[in-house]
Amino acid sequence: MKNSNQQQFRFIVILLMAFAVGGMIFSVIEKRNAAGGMSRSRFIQLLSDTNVEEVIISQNSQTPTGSVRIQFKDHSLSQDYYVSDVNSVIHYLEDKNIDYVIKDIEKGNTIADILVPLILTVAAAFFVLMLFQSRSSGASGSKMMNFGKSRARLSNTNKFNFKMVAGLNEEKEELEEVVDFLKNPAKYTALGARIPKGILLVGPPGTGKTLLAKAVAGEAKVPFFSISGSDFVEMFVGVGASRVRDLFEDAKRHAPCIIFIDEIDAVARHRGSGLGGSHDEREQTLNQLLVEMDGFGVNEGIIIMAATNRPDILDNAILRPGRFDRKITVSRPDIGGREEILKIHSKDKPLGSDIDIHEVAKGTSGFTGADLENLLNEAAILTAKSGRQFISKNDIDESYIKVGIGREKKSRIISEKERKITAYHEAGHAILFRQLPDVGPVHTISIIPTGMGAAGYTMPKPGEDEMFNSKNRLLDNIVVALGGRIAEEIKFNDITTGASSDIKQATMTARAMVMRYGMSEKLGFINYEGEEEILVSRDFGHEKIYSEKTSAMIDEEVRNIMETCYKKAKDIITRHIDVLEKCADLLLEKEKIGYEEFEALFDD
Ligand SMILES: Nc1ncnc2c1ncn2[C@@H]1O[C@H](COP(=O)(O)OP(=O)(O)OP(=O)(O)O)[C@@H](O)[C@H]1O
Ligand SMILES: [Zn+2]
Repeated sequence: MKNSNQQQFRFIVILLMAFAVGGMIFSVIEKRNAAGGMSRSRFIQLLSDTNVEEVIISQNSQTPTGSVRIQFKDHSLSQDYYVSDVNSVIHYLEDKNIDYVIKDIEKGNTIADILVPLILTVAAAFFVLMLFQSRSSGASGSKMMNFGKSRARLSNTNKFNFKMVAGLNEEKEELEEVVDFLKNPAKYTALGARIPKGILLVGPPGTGKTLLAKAVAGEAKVPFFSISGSDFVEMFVGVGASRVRDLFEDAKRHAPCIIFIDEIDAVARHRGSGLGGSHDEREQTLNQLLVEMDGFGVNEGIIIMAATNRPDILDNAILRPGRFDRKITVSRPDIGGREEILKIHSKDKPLGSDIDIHEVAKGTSGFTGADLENLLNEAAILTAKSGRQFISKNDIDESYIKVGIGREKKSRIISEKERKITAYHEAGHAILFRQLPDVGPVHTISIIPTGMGAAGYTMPKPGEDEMFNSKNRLLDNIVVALGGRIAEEIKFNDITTGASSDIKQATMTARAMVMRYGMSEKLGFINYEGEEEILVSRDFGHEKIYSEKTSAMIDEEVRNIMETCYKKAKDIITRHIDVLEKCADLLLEKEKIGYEEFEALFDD
């Protein structure tokens, strides 16, 4: 074991050396190329491309020279362009309000170009060996060497503001308070008010989380440090932790400021779940993040915003008070939100008179802000290609297919028919939630696809946290779960597969009532589950702890519960058929409705 490890590490060391030498040769050649002719006009032409997202400048420490790289919105990068005067480029960018980042200082193409990687390689080789040795002797490698310089970028967010963020009104309102605090921390400290240190933005990709964070920085006019969680996670133990330390040191020097950590789930998964990166490394990085967050005072003027689309895998430790104790959910836009987003992103794009933004919004259910931006951009490209001056409806339709296919992998496009079925399905659940005392009332009903496979959802208002479920509440839950299917049945005289998870949920509840909670009179207060989970014992033929006869009785009791609940659900929905119709219509129009709008449907 030890020997094979040693061989492995030797192999890595040799590999590293080979890479370094190759890299050196490559970088020298590339610099030669880059330094080659680049006329000013060509450069300016590149920069005025509407797809430029950001310009990355590497500045030379000794001379005014440097290199410039352009990042486009589709995440592609230009080659490096050599510039003789970095400052004039910066002036130009500021003038044009183009976002830029100044990267680590880069030395000229000198002997250092060859020496630095060489020294680094030797250092890295040394590190690997030390790491291996410290591991085999049981110590942690973290203090061995710190080449973990923070990779955070300090970007210019001056031009960002809340007006650029369409919809998301509640989210913006919540963040106003943070902006005010960053502008004027003294006002809050004087009153002893506690402002959150960490804000977690949760939502699917492309819904505007990064945009929101930048807007907060832009509104407050404070520096914005951004880094992605995956930048922290490296192969070598200790690097991530040291990057975190470095980032916070930097931030403290610039306070008040914002640190934005995208994809925080890459560092902050539950500890112990072995996905991606080495365990030790990720845990150390996470621990360091927690230490830093605990370490600075509440009102030091640093606000950490983090984004994730996987809140389910986050380690609970990061959600404790004093850490990310404020959560803001950023969801896919509803029809009104999409219309606003389309308006913002079509401002600099001449639309033909045959385009009705409202209609486009209507036809793009489930699209995120990023999808919509992409849609308009593709349409503009089509228009430009064919030499026309206005974007036509045809261009939009054509790019809809293109963008749609790209999206399809994530969440499929839904037809008008499916939308309609979903509207009735959710309305069915909603009516039952409201009419049953132990579950409702309704908080939100939505027919915006969630991207996780659900075509819509109905959410009740959160009740008090109760330790126990009562029998009635469990029954009501089953009734509610069946409402979707029943509404489809009543309305369309046909049923879909869309209710499968509802049915599963209802069956599991009924089964648990009988087998776990002793809620069936026939079977009595007996636990029939045994050690194994129910499904395991049934599906994989583990030994059952009850007889065939009991098994049949259990099935019969479960069926009885389901049948009673089904009748009750159907009866309630049939009595409110008018509400079902109105609710489905309203959902088709607005896609998402809240408590008051829903209650109003019962008024007359
Ligand atoms: N509400 C919105 N208003 C205006 N534009 C939006 C909105 N949401 C998204 N966009 C557009 O989509 C682009 C991508 O959004 P952003 O990067 O903020 O999403 P995100 O939620 O951070 O996604 P990811 O998780 O992939 O980082 C933005 O630059 C913006 O142009
Ligand atoms: Zn359902």
